[in-house]
Amino acid sequence: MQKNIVDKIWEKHLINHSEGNFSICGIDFSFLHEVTSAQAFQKLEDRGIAIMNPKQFIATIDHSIPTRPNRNEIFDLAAKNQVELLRHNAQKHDIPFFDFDSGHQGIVHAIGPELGITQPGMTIVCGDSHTATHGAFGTLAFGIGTSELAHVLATGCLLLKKPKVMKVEFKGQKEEGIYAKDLIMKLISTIGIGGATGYVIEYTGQVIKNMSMEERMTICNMSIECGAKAGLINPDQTTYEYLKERPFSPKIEQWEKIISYWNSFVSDENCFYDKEIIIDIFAMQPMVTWGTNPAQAIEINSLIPTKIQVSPAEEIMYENAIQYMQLNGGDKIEGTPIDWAFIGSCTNGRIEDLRICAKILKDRKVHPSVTLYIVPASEGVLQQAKKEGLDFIFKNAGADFRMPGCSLCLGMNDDKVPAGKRCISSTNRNFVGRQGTGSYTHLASPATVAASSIRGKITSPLEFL
Ligand SMILES: CC(C)[C@H](C(=O)O)[C@@H](O)C(=O)O
Ligand code: SF4
Repeated sequence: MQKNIVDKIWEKHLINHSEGNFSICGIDFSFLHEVTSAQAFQKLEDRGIAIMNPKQFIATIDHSIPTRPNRNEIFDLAAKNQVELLRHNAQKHDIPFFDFDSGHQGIVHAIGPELGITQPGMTIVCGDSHTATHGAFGTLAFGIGTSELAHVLATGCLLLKKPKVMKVEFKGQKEEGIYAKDLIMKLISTIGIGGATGYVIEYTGQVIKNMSMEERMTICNMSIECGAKAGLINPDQTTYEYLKERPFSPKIEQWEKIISYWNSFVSDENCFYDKEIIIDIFAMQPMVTWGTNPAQAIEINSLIPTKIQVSPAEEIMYENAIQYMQLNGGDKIEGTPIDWAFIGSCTNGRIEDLRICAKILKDRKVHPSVTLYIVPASEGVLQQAKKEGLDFIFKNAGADFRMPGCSLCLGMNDDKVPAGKRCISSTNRNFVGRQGTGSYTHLASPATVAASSIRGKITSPLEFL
């Protein structure tokens, strides 16, 4: 029987199959961050259980930490405790911990791939919904809760039901100025926030094949925003090139052998999918959200929907969103004045994102009424950006180039968009108050964020390219 990549990874990791029920599955690797790991460690402590294999874990700090230069000093007591507790737990259990200035500190979903930990055919978990990012490597990766994390720490296994698989293909040509972020936003706005609930998405087709690993990560990262458990892409030459000679990658002497192993996970031709969706990207424009969930997004040259355009089931959600965002149905989204702009996060804080922004910001200035934060996803990205002189371009443009972390992606650390201020952001969630109580968020690609920060209003990047 022809099998898709999920069938193949599932079979490889199945320890005990239980028809129609939860099966026991092996988990190859888990990432830990300061927000969701403490209770899991505590559970083990309470029951006197040791960690089964500390080598299957790494830990880092990203959500609660400051992004100012002297970030080691954390003034917020709760954040300080979270960081210290993870540092302590990692040390106690012999788990590698990527601390400030270790060279590898950063957002968990950025450092896993950078270090070469994320590899095809693996199962990866983390107490974080955007674990789907790792799917770009042909990895079955998903977020779990804290009690599940305790299971994984203790046993290296999880109870899981085999997910259904949805095939998504982007048809057409990705034009200049249109990025992976625009494509995934288009999918989410087409199928809605629950459109992929109960499924893992496999992204296929030539448009995906042509993408770099960083673009693929952006796509997989946001799978969760349309309800999918995970998103993944078949590994190919681009994947293998990316993984070559990274710290945790297999040694180059084993390369041929490992590639043939990785290739064994690629979906068979004509394999079965529970559902198939095609997204037409012909002549599409950059995407931007107008509302308070990632599906409330439109092409930048179109009008904010009016009430009569939404289905009866969505009317209340529409009303709440438009009211909160202080916008009017029927108005243009392009030209909406903004106060803040943010480039960063596990969706769009990698080096290619920073290069795109630098290209747009070079020899230009951020609008005087706009605060632009550029926050690299990891220390690796920061170092690379400095090596390429991007930091100078950002500083000359008047942007604030900061230290790595989740930063303005969520108001859980010192970085916050003030109440009543409007921010265009390269992140993945525009929920009410996500970037700070009373703030307004518009999601877009890094290029659209950079272009908007120059004009002081929502602006298409096409005019800068
Ligand atoms: C804090 C964490 C649990 C959360 C998540 O799971 O996604 C965060 O990363 C987010 O993006 O909202
Ligand atoms: S960058 Fe944002 S989405 Fe990613 S892990 Fe951090 S808070 Fe979550």
